[in-house]
Amino acid sequence: MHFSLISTFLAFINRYSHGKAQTRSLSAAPKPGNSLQMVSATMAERWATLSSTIASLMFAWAIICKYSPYEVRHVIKKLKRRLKDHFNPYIQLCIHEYTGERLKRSEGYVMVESYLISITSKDANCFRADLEKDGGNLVLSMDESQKVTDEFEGAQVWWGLRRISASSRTNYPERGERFYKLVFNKKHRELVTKSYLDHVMKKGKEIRARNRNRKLYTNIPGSSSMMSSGMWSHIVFEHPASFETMALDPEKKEEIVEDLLAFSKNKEFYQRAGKAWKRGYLLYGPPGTGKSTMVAAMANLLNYDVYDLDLTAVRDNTELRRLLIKTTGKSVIVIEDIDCSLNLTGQRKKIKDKKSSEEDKNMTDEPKKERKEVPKEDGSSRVTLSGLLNFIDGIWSCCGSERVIVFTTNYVEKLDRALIRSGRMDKHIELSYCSFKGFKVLAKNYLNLETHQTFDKIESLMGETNITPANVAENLVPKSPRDDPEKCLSNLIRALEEAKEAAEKKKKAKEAQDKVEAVQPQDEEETEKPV
Ligand SMILES: Nc1ncnc2c1ncn2[C@@H]1O[C@H](COP(=O)(O)OP(=O)(O)OP(=O)(O)O)[C@@H](O)[C@H]1O
Ligand SMILES: [Mg+2]
Repeated sequence: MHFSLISTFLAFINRYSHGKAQTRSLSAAPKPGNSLQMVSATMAERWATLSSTIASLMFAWAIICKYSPYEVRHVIKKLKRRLKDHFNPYIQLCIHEYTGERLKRSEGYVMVESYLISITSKDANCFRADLEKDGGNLVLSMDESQKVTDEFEGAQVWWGLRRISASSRTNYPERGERFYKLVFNKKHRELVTKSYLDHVMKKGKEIRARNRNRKLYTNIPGSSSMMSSGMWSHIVFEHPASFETMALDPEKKEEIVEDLLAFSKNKEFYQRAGKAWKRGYLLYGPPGTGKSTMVAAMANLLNYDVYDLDLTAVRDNTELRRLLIKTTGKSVIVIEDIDCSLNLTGQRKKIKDKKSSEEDKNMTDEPKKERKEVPKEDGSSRVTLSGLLNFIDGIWSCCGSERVIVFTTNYVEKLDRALIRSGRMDKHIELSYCSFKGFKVLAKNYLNLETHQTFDKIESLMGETNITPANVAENLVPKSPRDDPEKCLSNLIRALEEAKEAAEKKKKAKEAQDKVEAVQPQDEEETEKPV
């Protein structure tokens, strides 16, 4: 087809030139001294002969290509490619977005993406704009089908962002994979492959660290569509929590901070010890004691992203694996309320069926499992404990590095032993009711008070009853512009007194019930005695 078009075109030129030549020879007979006209007539004839020859060759070529056997065509194709390569002075280099069958985003691609931010604005005329870290300026990056030029030590290179046509990837027909194409002259091969690419990676890393907004990811429910299954969606992570603002005993706080910092700096140790570079934390305690707040504080301390994994939205272990492989390094992967998210053991199920009502009643706040939906057994979520453990410290645990895995629960005693055995979750942290030291941190954060005449009373009340940090915080928040620190502290004292009264009432009621229960068996025994 290609060749036939060219040959038609050449035939046209041929005919046109002949026509011109003939007209010229008829209308303007050569006169002596009119040499210019003679030369142009000869040129036209030469052109005509040349184009006619090329047209014939092309035609012959097209016939050969179409009707020759496959082997001949194959050889011709190969020769053609070689010829083209020989005369093409440029080299192309492609950096694809995904590696390993789309399981993981390529680090190289991410670095190139960041690097190109620094040079895109000079050349391209179509951009993608994202907000910089802390919502500052807009960061411009290259959009698809754009081309930018870069220069390195005198060598010019060209970058382009392309997409493989969707049909050529049969496994993922919905989306064509993107890739960066780098084009450079053959004579710069050494320079580009050795020095320039290193320079791109280094610069890209720097720019990424500077501009990157930390992200809070959550998994898209597996059932929504095949395309989104095993995918994360994200927003910018901007939680203000920090260890300084957490109401915790200072010694405990210091211990956790040190542990986290040691982990993040210990890459060599993990490599030497042959361990995957990850650390597991189990945070347990009553509702409102700061488990979720601590997850945010951990991420802020280490400057990590957060992956909030909702296990009830994961269809099965395969999807779980796909999700976890996609998590990046320098991240906190959190599974909140692990006891509610996963049907861990048959034993747990039985406990749940019985409702474990006594224990629930003893909690000051409404227990989590009453509030959260438990995965149905009809197959809506078929993630198993072994599927989860396999990722925590099984063969898949080595995928990715520098990751903190956090489980939170209100009921540590109900978790499967396998999940919390030593070595699996490296650190178990109990978050409990607010201590006076914890209260002082909150008073400083919320009211900017380090001391006050009411503090003694608050300390003695805190020794007599339990109150969660969430409850203390709630009372210290001014409810109207007229609320001064005095008002907030008196609100807290009232809340503490009410909590104390409620606890005393509960205690009395329990004692009364215990007495009744202690009497009842005797009565029953008496009634059973034979007359
Ligand atoms: N230790 C704490 N230090 C500072 N603030 C806290 C602390 N604990 C709770 N809070 C406050 O209470 C609110 C609720 O706390 P958070 O959600 O972290 O509790 P939680 O333990 O995760 O509860 P749940 O078990 O119900 O998920 C937080 O927004 C925070 O303001
Ligand atoms: Mg929580």
